[in-house]
Amino acid sequence: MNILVYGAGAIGSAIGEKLSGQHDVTLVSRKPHADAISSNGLLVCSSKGKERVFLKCVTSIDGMEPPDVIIVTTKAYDSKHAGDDISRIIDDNTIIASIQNGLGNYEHISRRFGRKGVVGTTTMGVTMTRPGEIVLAGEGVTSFGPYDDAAEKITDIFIKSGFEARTSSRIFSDIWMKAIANASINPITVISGKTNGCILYEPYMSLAKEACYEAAAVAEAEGVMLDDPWKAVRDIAEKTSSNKSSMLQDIEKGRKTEINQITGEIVRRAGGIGIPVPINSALLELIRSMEKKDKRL
Ligand SMILES: NC(=O)C1=CN([C@@H]2O[C@H](COP(=O)(O)OP(=O)(O)OC[C@H]3O[C@@H](n4cnc5c(N)ncnc54)[C@H](OP(=O)(O)O)[C@@H]3O)[C@@H](O)[C@H]2O)C=CC1
Ligand SMILES: CC(C)(CO)C(=O)C(=O)O
Repeated sequence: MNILVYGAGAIGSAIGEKLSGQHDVTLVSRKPHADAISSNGLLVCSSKGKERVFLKCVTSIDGMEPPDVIIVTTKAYDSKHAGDDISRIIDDNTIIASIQNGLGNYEHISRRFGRKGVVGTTTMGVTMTRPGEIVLAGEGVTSFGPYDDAAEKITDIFIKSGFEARTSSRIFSDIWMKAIANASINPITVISGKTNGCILYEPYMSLAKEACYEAAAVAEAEGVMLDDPWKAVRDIAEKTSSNKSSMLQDIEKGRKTEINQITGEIVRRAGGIGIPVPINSALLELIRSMEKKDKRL
């Protein structure tokens, strides 16, 4: 199968590398990463050791034939551009799947392409340490939905390539739950400068809990069922307690964060339905002002 991974940084390179064992995979990346992979292959570092894998990696999709599958792994703030760009090369048979954090990717990527659109979420943990090099921290589970032929096909491709993957009948709950976890953990790690485990203790726990319950109220008002959101957030913080959140890593590197697609979307949706979210509104403004202070952004 011909598979294109669009926006291959950390997660996209890891996914593309694993799929390349069974499929004809092309990564679409920025030039430094594409040059490094084209010259020396992708160096994959994990607890199993280091492996160099040779993959096709390009910087543009101009002139490409329609692939069988496109997996979008850009940051959520690039989803709209990604959707516009890939729409130039797809045909009726191309399946398009987004594997990103945040809310709104479904609208930009999956719903936009109708029955060929699939939305996904993953608990994998990957860091790009330099162009051409990634570190796998955890294998994780990847879920796809809504439950239909396209989602089942993508799930099957992932399982046969060695991923732990499933088609979820509750994909919107899964995506919301990840967004709630990100909204409850990530901004607090940025403000405190601490790893994810900080939200398990005061003075951060009460703040994280409030952020969680506010966000969950918005999800529930949208008709999304959640089991025990604070328990889910706590479990994620426990499992990743020594990790630096992606938002803290972004701020430390002077990169734009996904705050607008996580907390910003929660606050925007809350406003639309009249749900008060003072803690999330404050966290949103604090992170935005920290981003602005960094002149590189
Ligand atoms: N890394 C992880 O462990 C996990 C990540 N996620 C989610 O997955 C998504 C991707 O994360 P991650 O891989 O870490 O992010 P990265 O920033 O490492 O990867 C995205 C890459 O896409 C590139 N890109 C964006 N637009 C284009 C384009 N038009 N052409 C070519 N390249 C492009 C970016 O370049 P540039 O930066 O120059 O714009 C960047 O290198 C996010 O939503 C994240 O929250 C979810 C679970 C775990
Ligand atoms: C789950 C968590 C918090 C793990 O670090 C994450 O998704 C992130 O850092 O963005």
